[in-house]
Amino acid sequence: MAYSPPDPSTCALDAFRYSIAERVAAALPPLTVDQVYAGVDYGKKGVDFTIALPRFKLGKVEDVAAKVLTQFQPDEHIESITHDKAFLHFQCTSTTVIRNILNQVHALTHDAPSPCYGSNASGKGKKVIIEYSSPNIAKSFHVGHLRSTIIGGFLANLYKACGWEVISMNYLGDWGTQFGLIATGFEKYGSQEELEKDPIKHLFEIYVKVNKDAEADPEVKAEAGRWFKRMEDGDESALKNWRVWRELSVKKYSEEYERLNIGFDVYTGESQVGKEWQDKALARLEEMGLIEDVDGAKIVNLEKWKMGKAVLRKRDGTSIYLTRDIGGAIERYEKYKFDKMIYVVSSQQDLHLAQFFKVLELMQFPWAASLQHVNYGLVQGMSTRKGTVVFLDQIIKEAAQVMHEQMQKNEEKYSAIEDPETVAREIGITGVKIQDMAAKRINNYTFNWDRMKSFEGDTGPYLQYAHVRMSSLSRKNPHLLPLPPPSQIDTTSLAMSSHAREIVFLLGTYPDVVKVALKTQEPSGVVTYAMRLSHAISSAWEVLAVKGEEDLDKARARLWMYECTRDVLGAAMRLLSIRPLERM
Ligand SMILES: NC(=[NH2+])NCCC[C@H](N)C(=O)O
Repeated sequence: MAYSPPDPSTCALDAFRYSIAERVAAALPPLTVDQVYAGVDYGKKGVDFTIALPRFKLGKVEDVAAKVLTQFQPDEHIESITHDKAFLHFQCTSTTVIRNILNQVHALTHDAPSPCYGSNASGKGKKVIIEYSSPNIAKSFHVGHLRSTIIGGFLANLYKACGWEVISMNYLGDWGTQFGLIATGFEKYGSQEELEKDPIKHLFEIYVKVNKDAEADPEVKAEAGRWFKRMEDGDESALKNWRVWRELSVKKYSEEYERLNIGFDVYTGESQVGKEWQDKALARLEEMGLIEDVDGAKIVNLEKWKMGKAVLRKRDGTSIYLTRDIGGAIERYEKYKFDKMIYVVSSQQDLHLAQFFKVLELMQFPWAASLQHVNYGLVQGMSTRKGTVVFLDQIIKEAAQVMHEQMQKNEEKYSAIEDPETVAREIGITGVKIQDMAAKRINNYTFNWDRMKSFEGDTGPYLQYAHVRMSSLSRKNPHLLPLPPPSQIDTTSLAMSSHAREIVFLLGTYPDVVKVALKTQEPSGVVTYAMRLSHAISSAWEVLAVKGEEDLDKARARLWMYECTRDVLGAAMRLLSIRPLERM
């Protein structure tokens, strides 16, 4: 784990780690508490914490271990130490673990201005721009865009949870020769009515048709080129329709993002990038002798850095994707003065991102070093029963339908659900997201509807089910309510149960799960954590029953633990942009 200074006010387990560090440092001069603290890791298989002694380079591990062991006295933080080869293993004192962690989860969830258990302030005062989703208007919204949306939505939540000021940005593909093509096609195939009904679909249809025309007839292509040139020159008559398309598309997209529980602070796009910085970039690179002129087209030579050659400006003077990214980054810096900017884009564009980061570096912008490409692999096999997926709303609808059919198989449960359509859609979306975030970003994966809809295994429905189950406890046990304040809940019975201890210790590790995710920028660790927690609950459910427990003190303590667990599971799900359900 990355070293971060102890902060027991946001992570109760830090106090235990610190206590280990203090006693080990006291036994092993000249080690300092900080040096030891950085070496206290989580243990494996039922061990709370472990230290690998060789890291301190103090000589024979047996002798070193013996020094620590002879001085050991159990206290409220540490119950026991064992020595195993190069390792020292530590067990925390159960009663204190249970008390401190549950108190903290409770306080930071219910007594804070807004629930913040798991959050930290490491990014305080810093600003990050996170660009994600960024579909192309009039082209298909493919699964790659969905991945960018899901991973980007997660990163935005994650940075906020770590105290950063986040500006989330959608950089639409709303500019380029294809808009000349669509404008040409719109005169022939366009319908105002269809456009208003479903702008994304209609523009795509036109695009497909006019593309065919252009393949057959070079004049169509030439006409499109001339049209786009007029757009670039700011000719209002050429821009009028385009403005409407853009606006309608953004509106439709925002509705769909809302359904996904993912949002943006800023909708920008390739069309919004000013010419000025694109020109300056070109001039600067020419000065540096990096530009070649090929028949009037400007090409930057990055072969020295094994990044090939790339066109920066076409023969007719119009800009392209790469130039706009260069100009766009400069403008964003001018406007926001970010400390960091992240682009969530498929690994298929690794070269493109590397090229434009390189150009900015060559232009000697000091902030070029703070740009980061968060990439991800391909998704295979995401088609609906009607065929290949072209639009985002098809994915959402299919996920909802698949889930709805699955739920209908259990008639009794189904009939008890108040609003099955909404529930099905939420679980369906959860299923899609979990499948997407379960493995390392860079891996390709094959999407599988059967797995997505299953309530068994590490799936979205399984997570939602775990959350619902815990949420239903208080509804089903009104005789235990209201729960007394934490200080009056007797947790002795929990401290004696290995199930309870495992669950509560897991709750205690959540703040570290968040920190590690920030370091790796990977959602998979959070998914794994949510699954582990859900599994721990499943195994405890019968042993630590609430309903039917006659000892009311015990029953209350258990209920409190499940509520805290529900809160933490809910926090992890929200971090993943999932809306946790209360009923299903
Ligand atoms: N700044 C960027 N280049 N972001 C990625 C944009 C993705 C692009 N619109 C595409 O669909 O391929």
